[in-house]
Amino acid sequence: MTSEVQTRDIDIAAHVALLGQQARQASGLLRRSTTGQRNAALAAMALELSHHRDTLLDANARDMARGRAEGLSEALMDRLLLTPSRIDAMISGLETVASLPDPVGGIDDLRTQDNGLRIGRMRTPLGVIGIIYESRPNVTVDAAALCLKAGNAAILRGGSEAFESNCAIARCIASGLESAGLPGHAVQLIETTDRNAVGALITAREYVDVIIPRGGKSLIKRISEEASIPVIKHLEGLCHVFVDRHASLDMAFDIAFNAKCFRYGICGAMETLLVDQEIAQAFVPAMIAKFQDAGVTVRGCDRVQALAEVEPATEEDWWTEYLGPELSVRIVEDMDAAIEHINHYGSHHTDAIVSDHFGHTQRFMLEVDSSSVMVNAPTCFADGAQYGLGAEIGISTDKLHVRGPVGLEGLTTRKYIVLGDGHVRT
Ligand SMILES: NC(=O)C1=CN([C@@H]2O[C@H](COP(=O)(O)OP(=O)(O)OC[C@H]3O[C@@H](n4cnc5c(N)ncnc54)[C@H](OP(=O)(O)O)[C@@H]3O)[C@@H](O)[C@H]2O)C=CC1
Ligand SMILES: N[C@@H](CCC(=O)OP(=O)(O)O)C(=O)O
Repeated sequence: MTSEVQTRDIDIAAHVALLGQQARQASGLLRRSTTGQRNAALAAMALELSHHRDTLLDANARDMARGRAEGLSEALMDRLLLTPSRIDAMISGLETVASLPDPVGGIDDLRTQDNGLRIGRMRTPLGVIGIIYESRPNVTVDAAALCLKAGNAAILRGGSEAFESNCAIARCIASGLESAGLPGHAVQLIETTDRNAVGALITAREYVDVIIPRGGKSLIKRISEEASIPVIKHLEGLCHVFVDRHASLDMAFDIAFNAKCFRYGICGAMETLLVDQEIAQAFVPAMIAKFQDAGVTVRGCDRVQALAEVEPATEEDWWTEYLGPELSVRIVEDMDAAIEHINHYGSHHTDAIVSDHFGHTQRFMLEVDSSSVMVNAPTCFADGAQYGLGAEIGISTDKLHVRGPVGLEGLTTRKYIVLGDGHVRT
């Protein structure tokens, strides 16, 4: 989406540099803030959201109208939508983050050396985090809350379709911060939908410590090519469920259905179902009928087409994250072929096996190279709250510095602290 939703013409380089300077300054102040202050800011942000419900809903209605006019898919419209109950959920998300233990300042692994020096590791904020994410307004609140609680300043660049919603939310966040005596610049929104601002953000090395991109291939390609700042990639979720020959078929029906249909638009939704040839006859026709009854368009390999009325799946389908009511199904020779398919076509996000065979589940867990591997559970469980992290900034598909759902700890780093008593090295 372009200039029509921008609030004003701006010099992008200057705008991003100013946000960076302000964020850097705020990050210094946050390092000095207490847990109580940060929790008070979270509570104040919740109050601001609650007081400005109508403003948020009006802004969102404008975003929705533009999205509809531009032909956004149902799944993307659902992701963009704010409702009173979704605002309630954002408010309770803030309360949840406030209730979580402060990850900053704790010292672990304190050991006393032979010479009496005590050496441990203290958890500290990362500093300034730039987050680029999809058109989902609640992420603005979640990202702000988690960054703040972990003592980081944040510069947010949400999806252009959610621009007006995000601006309205950002005003509540800034007011909440200020009313708790913290700098309003601790969380800032980039005030343009121009993608050049993304380029400026990911090269603002002086001001930004880490970039977190949540998005699909185009975003990640650009980040990989242009970013000069460390990145924690939150890549697309091309997730698989593999139904092993040793699966309980009743369980497999429920898991596969839930993995696809719990919510089509989430990155943990299943996009490809793989079925062992040994149980294909017993499983595939009934499973496909269940999906088709639910309105899911199914595409299948040649062997699937021999068992059910489906569209043919092409090579392109195995690479596709539909994020909607579409699914590709492939019958594979055995578990080795399933693992090979997943490691080749998948996005290393989340993949699942349904099996009662201990050896198969062990091998699947070891050999599938994804940030979460599930056994007898659907991929849609890939979520920080579901993992007990309280909330998540997203799901890291990187291997460094954090992998899988990223909560408060993932937004911190650890430094060594060395406690002496006038020691000198000899
Ligand atoms: N691993 C995780 O935690 C998560 C992953 N995702 C993944 O994100 C995707 C979400 O869908 P979608 O909305 O299509 O995401 P997109 O990748 O299209 O958009 C995400 C953000 O990136 C921006 N962007 C995209 N391409 C570029 C580019 N070339 N240069 C600059 N900015 C760019 C978008 O800006 P603009 O608005 O201008 O398009 C938007 O702010 C899915 O693949 C989903 O799986 C989503 C949530 C969490
Ligand atoms: N992990 C979260 C959703 C992640 C997410 O925001 O995904 P997306 O719908 O792609 O924007 C969940 O399972 O609810």
